Amino acid sequence: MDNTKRKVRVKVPASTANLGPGFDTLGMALDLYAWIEMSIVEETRITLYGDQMNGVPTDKSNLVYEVAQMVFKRAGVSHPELEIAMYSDIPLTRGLGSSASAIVGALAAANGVIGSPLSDDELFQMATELEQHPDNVGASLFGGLVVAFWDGTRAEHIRVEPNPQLEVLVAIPHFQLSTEKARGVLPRQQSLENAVFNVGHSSVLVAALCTGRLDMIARAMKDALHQPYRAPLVPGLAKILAEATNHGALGVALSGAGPTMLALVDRSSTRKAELEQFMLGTLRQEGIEATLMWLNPDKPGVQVETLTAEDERCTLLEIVKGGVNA
Ligand SMILES: Nc1ncnc2c1ncn2[C@@H]1O[C@H](COP(=O)(O)OP(=O)(O)O)[C@@H](O)[C@H]1O
Ligand SMILES: N[C@@H](CCOP(=O)(O)O)C(=O)O
Repeated sequence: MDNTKRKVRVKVPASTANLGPGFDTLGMALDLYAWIEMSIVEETRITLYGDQMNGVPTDKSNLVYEVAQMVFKRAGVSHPELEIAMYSDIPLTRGLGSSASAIVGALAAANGVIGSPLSDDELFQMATELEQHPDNVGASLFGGLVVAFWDGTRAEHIRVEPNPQLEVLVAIPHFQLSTEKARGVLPRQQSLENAVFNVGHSSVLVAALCTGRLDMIARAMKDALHQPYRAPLVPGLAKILAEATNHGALGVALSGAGPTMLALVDRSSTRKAELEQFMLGTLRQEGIEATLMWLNPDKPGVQVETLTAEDERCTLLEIVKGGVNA
């Protein structure tokens, strides 16, 4: 098909990175989504829908437009003018991987528009380079639980099917914390003791998640490399990390760079209301309002649908109007 006749719609999941000890190496996709539609046109037009897009530029400085151009360059084609429409339920700058979802969504959409010349691995390498860590982008791209590393040149990953008993409670504070700021407070040097602590905990966490040892999650989700340094940026975090497992959580962590906090919960738990009250109550004591959301791990990762440029069967706007589960 001629590239100029193709239109793609991409559905890309949010993600939670680190899961405590897996700093820059563990990511899990969540069933909270952003959608991007893209096609090649005569003159660029970027339309954003929904409250989560406030402040995102609509000119060629838009991240999705810029990333699309990188895909075209890599594929050796030139398509400077794009029609892009975007809608997202993923809150910006809260530790739920909005930037990774935008990068992965843009890579997948642009690749789809030109007939998918780049492999998933090439997209993963590009996404990691752009995000500078593979955890969120790996999860948004491949879905499920992604265990990954990046040596600055190549990223490697293994995708693990999420345990069906796992449900996720996120507490999203009503303030933003950029990943850049939350990385800026981390010490450049760490002790061997902290490194050994995290290697051990992260390894046992992955083994527990792979083998269904949900009883081990609480102890394995401890971290010494980033959460202690980020706690002063998120009032209530220290208490939530210390006590959420006494209120029904299987394990608890800062989601990504924060400020969102995440509890893993057994789907059959009878203590969900207690956990909700504990998390909200702890944040309120610190003067922080937050939104709670119950989420599930997303399994497929980014999904690309190819339409024809004239296809009006179902526009992004209709998806938006029809609710978020389209
Ligand atoms: N859909 C989008 N389109 C363009 N830019 C986006 C989009 N989503 C996120 N971003 C960019 O990513 C930034 C947030 O990234 P970051 O600080 O890493 O937080 P997060 O934890 O949400 O990924 C936003 O301020 C914005 O610049
Ligand atoms: N490993 C990164 C993850 C950042 O995730 P985000 O969702 O906050 O962008 C880190 O901890 O800095």
